[in-house]
Amino acid sequence: MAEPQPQAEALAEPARINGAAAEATLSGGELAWRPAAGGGGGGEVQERRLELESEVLGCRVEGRKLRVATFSASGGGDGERPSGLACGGGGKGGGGDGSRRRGEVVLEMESEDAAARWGDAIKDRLASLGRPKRLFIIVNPYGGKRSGRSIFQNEVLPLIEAAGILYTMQETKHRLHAQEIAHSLDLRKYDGIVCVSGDGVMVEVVNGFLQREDWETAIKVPLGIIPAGTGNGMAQSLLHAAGEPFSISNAVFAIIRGHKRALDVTSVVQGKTRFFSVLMLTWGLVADVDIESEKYRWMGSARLEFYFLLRVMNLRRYNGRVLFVPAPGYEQVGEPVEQTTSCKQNGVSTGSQEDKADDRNGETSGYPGPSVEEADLEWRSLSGPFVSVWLGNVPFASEDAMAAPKAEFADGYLDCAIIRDCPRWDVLGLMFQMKDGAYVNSPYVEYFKVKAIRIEPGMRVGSSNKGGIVDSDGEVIARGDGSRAGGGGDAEHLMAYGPPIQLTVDQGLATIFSPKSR
Ligand SMILES: Nc1ncnc2c1ncn2[C@@H]1O[C@H](COP(=O)(O)OP(=O)(O)OP(=O)(O)O)[C@@H](O)[C@H]1O
Repeated sequence: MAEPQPQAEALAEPARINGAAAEATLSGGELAWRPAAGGGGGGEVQERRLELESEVLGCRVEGRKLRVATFSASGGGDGERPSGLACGGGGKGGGGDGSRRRGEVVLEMESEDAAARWGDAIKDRLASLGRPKRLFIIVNPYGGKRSGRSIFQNEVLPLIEAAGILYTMQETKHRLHAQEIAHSLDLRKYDGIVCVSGDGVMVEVVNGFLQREDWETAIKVPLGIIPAGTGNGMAQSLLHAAGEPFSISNAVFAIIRGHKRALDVTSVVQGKTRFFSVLMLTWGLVADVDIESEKYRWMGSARLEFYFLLRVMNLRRYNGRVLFVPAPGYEQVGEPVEQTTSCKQNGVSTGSQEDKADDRNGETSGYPGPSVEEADLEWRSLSGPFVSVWLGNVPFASEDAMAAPKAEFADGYLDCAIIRDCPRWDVLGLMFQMKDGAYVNSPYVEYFKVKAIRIEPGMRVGSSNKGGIVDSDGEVIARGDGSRAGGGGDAEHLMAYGPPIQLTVDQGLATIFSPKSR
């Protein structure tokens, strides 16, 4: 990210703050003021400094008044911070618990000209930081607790407006609407696409981008996520990685600051059906709990714990197999696989030419998915029965479940946490170690990284016709209950339960706004 231009002239002029005489300076990336020599005037003024990059939203000029909108650590009065407090470069801004709040500092300059000059200088410095100027904001009024609209109005808009960002907002009207928007939007008009939603809508945007003819440019448009869903795994992963507390305003401020990171995209393929995922895929216990507990929604968030307990009492194991290409360092996991069982021969393509024409909506343009040279890959396998197969692209699957603690945003690998044989009460114990990811240290969890993985989901142990659920980024993609599949039309699910489903990772294909690490 661009730093404030070194040649930017430093300013130092008299100003009044709270009616008291002060000396204000704008130097490099910092606005500061201290009591003027000799004092004078009504109130008192304390020495203060504000780092523009990490504490200032924007500013506006009203006559002789320069109004600086701040978003900084609590404890500093009206958004200002006493100069004695720590000022980490791009960090949290010095608050004990790291939480920030909005404030305003009003500097009354000696003339309107001076105020205008200072206003321009601050705006120039903020502009040089690479912050977005125009955003397209997609709001899902339906996700989570149906609060997307009020989150946008009350928590997003005030910050975006104070930062002087121009925006276009559109609410989603139905499922896959966000995908349609991302597919047809004139992306040249925007510096980023922000989703006020759960993870599902953001995944739709990624799929919409990758269905475009200009997918190569589209997928580089920065995505932003403001948590307003049930599953907010991406927002939590980004904030946690930067040492920031989970909050809507911290997520908004990360977008305003404009810092970005690359994000792996996983191509999920079955035969000629393909879609793209950025969060996770689960099969077995976790998917069963997530999806089947829907019928206990009236219980609120307790439904997950309740249904988990129910499932543990009556633990299901699924037959099947997973085949994978291990990441370096994990070559010893599982058993080697004969080349004759390569993916191609089992009917799954990894993106070879004849399959490149098809995707979720039967589009003929768009990203064909990664090409993988089968001959170069050393596949290994693990055989069932499985209690749970959990694949994560980022650490958090939801706000309070760290499914893949070692996952990195753009390492080019998926993290796998697999439970096979595990006594039922140990499964229960694992649940209590989910919040901080400690469950992966259990001897019952096989944790490793892969470049590609193929799941061959089988029937429940003891049943000849009951399969499980395969869930990707919160959507059921296959269900082993005989319901129909077919990749579009009126089919109930995108894919069939049983035939292999293959995931291949594209390293750092997408770009996402991300809080700056401390
Ligand atoms: N207006 C709408 N009516 C119905 N569904 C919608 C609407 N807008 C979006 N959706 C769908 O809502 C689903 C969930 O959206 P989102 O990602 O915001 O939340 P979530 O946390 O993943 O899920 P949820 O909160 O619904 O459990 C997506 O599949 C999306 O297509």
